[in-house]
Amino acid sequence: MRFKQDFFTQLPGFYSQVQPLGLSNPHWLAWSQDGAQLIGLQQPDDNLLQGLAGNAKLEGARYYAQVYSGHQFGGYSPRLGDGRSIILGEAMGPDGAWDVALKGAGPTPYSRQGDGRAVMRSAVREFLVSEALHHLQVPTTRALAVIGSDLPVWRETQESAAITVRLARSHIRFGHFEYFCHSERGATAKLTQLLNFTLEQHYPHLSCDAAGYRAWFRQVVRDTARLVAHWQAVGFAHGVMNTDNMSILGDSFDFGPFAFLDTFKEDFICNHSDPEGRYAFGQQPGIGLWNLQRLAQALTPLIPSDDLIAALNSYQGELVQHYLQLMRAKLGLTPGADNQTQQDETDLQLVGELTVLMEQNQLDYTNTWRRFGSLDPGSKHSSLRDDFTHLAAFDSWFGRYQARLGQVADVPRWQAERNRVNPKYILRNYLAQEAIVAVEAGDTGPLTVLHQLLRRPFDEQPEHEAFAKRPPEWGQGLIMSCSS
Ligand SMILES: Nc1ncnc2c1ncn2[C@@H]1O[C@H](COP(=O)(O)OP(=O)(O)OP(=O)(O)O)[C@@H](O)[C@H]1O
Ligand SMILES: [Mg+2]
Repeated sequence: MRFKQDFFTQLPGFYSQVQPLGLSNPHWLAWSQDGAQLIGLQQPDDNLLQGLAGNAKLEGARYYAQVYSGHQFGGYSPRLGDGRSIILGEAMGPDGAWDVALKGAGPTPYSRQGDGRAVMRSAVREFLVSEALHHLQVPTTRALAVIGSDLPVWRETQESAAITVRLARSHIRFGHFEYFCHSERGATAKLTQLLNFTLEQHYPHLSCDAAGYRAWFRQVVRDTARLVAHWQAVGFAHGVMNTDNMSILGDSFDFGPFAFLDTFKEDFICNHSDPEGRYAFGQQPGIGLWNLQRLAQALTPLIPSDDLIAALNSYQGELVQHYLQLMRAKLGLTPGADNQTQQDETDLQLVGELTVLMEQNQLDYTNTWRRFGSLDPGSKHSSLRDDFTHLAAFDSWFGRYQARLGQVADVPRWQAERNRVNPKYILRNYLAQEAIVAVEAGDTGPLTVLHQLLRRPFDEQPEHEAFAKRPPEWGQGLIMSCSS
């Protein structure tokens, strides 16, 4: 790995240097060749294993934990920081640099009561979902590997410690800005320094002045809106949308109790610690805006309020337009040339009615969409229709859909296009769970198979047909806790 150390050298005072404690008997549980390519690595080897486990120093690496704060479940926590994640620096790859972080590498000055560790099951879930979201074309942090160990850690019971090696275009979160606005008194100079660093590193087309700041915040709003639209389209519930888990670049970030929807349910809650459903699936668009408002507040020393408000006002439109674009592709609709507003409304209504029907008929979100890939759009009969129990309601919807769709000239091609946007395979919680149980029993085979499967979510993989099934009874509505 070849590191540059821009954050470390340019932003002293924004982190603490730390010493990883290391892991006993480290071993590879998972390895992503896609992740390796991003930072110019070839194969896993023992030096790398010991380095990433924190047992040996990696050449060129620094070891530091960043400071940030954040709004957690609506309340402000004035000082969080990397309590269990140690950053080694930015590793240079063929298409840019990636922060390398060891999540679960031991305590830091920000660990508070925590042990600085991550348990194997949460490390495996983070690894799998990072790679799965990427291959679904959703912006996300990536993963290089999971390293298992003999080290015992205590949660509800004794478990073993592991590290996810995370790759991120940046680890800067909304919470970084909140920290230097609210928690460090009189830190406007630092806030400016942080913003200028962010611009220079990630928005080189923007200047570090009032116009650049304004354009930048507009882009953060846009990227966040598009990210949340994508989550809604693919049926992904993040579970802990605290502002310290919001990447400034609009990448999916920090995976704990997340879930992909099985049966569609608008108010689905995946987080055991969220009984009121603040972060329920259907709440995500509103929470995205709420989080941006907290970020805007932290930026008031640098950007005029009117500019911040104007940017925030663009959130809903950006989100709806992106969502509409993704959902039209799923349905096979193309936007017409005239009366856009009217057509947007009609199409949104078609999408909304279909998801209501899915909920009423208790249908699987992913599998229902996948049916469009074998649909003859000119016929009234289909395997899609066969899934529904409320047939009259479905027929009424389908008639309006057919009218809107019009004549499809090349049906096989239209179907193939649907299969390129409606995935067959997603990371269902029960699949992750099965892989984790196998790892606990000493077998990483199922984890490797699942990882490879999720690299091609849109392809038919007949040998893995079973992975596209709805969960068995034990795996329905699995709710994860935050304890990880
Ligand atoms: N086991 C732990 N030991 C020490 N600190 C922890 C532990 N678990 C969580 N924290 C800290 O609690 C805060 C909130 O945790 P959260 O679960 O959002 O983040 P995380 O999953 O640990 O890390 P990241 O956001 O980097 O993916 C963070 O400051 C985090 O570092
Ligand atoms: Mg976090």
